[in-house]
Amino acid sequence: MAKIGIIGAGSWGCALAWLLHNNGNQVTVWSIMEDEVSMLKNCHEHKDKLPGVILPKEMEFTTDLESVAADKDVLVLAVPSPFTRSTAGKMAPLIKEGQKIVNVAKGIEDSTLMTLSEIIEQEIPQADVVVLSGPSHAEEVGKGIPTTIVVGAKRKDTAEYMQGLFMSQVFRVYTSSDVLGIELGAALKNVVALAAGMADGLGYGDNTKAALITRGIAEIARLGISMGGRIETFYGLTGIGDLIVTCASMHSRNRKAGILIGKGATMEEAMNQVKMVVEGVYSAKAGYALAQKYQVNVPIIEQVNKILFEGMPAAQAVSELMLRDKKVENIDLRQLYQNSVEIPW
Ligand SMILES: NC(=O)C1=CN([C@@H]2O[C@H](COP(=O)(O)OP(=O)(O)OC[C@H]3O[C@@H](n4cnc5c(N)ncnc54)[C@H](O)[C@@H]3O)[C@@H](O)[C@H]2O)C=CC1
Ligand SMILES: O=C(CO)COP(=O)(O)O
Repeated sequence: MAKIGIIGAGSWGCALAWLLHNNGNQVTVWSIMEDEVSMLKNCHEHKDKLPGVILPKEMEFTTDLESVAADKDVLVLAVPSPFTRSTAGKMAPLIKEGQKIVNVAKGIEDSTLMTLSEIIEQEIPQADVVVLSGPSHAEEVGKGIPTTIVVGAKRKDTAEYMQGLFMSQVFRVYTSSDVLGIELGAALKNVVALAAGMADGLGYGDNTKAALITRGIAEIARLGISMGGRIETFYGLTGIGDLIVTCASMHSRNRKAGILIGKGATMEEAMNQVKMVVEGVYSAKAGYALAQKYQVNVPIIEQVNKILFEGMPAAQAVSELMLRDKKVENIDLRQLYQNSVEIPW
């Protein structure tokens, strides 16, 4: 049995708390919000964000960061990406040398273009940081629906320890050493999922969805490989796998926001209606800035930026995508693949 602190009590934090408790661990959940902690203490259920998933009576909930960070074998950082830096900064003085921290959020910081594990390592240099990502909606994980996911770590022993901690009959965990590739896939798939939702909102069909998924992963892989990620990661669970689920699922907040925008809502209206975090809105800017930095062509991400931040109608963005220069399929990806990086473990 491990002692685990979950930092962040939204839908994903609560679903992972449920899973890790069922795996035989002692779990304490922290939230910055007093009312959220009161609700969890009183109801043992997150009524707003994960209704129907009953958390056990012995699970503890707190707003005291010091008590959740102390004496834990593992800390799971589950706050949305805009709060990763501030939360890690508050945690830093409480964290012992070598503390294992698992980041489960998906995003890129737009002001620095850093991934979330890079931010955590910068704020808490004494920590041993890993990432957990893949096609895994909290609503399904919280019901014990079979799910597969990947833990990414620099050290093989840490990856294998986490694999053992999270793995269950209904939650199959793979390991990978490609932390960067995992994090880029996780953040950028949300931008493409916004586009997929917009296509749904515009009333387009399955052909359009398949095109966005396939061309979307080509775009993510092109950028990710240029930055040092590995091609097999982008065509694995944390790349194409998570992109498929987010573009297709009725649970996806990014897809839901996209549908609203496709129907004519502004970005702010869509975010307000969805209520939970819409990470793609934050990662869209960062993804486009990274593409410019690495001189990579990302037409879908570019059009999503125009829709979100320049008020371009979604239908016009689709026309611009359809009428781009004529191309050979994936010729640049093939060239990048030949230069793919070595695998450390
Ligand atoms: N919900 C899902 O199915 C999955 C979510 N994720 C990722 O996990 C991360 C968290 O997402 P969710 O739990 O779904 O979000 P959510 O919208 O359900 O919950 C957000 C939670 O963040 C916390 N919070 C709010 N303001 C804060 C602040 N200023 N500082 C610190 N914490 C604050 C609160 O506990 C709040 O309930 C996101 O990056 C998301 O992409 C990853 C896989 C699955
Ligand atoms: O990352 C997710 C599933 O793997 C959750 O996606 P949404 O944030 O779009 O709901």
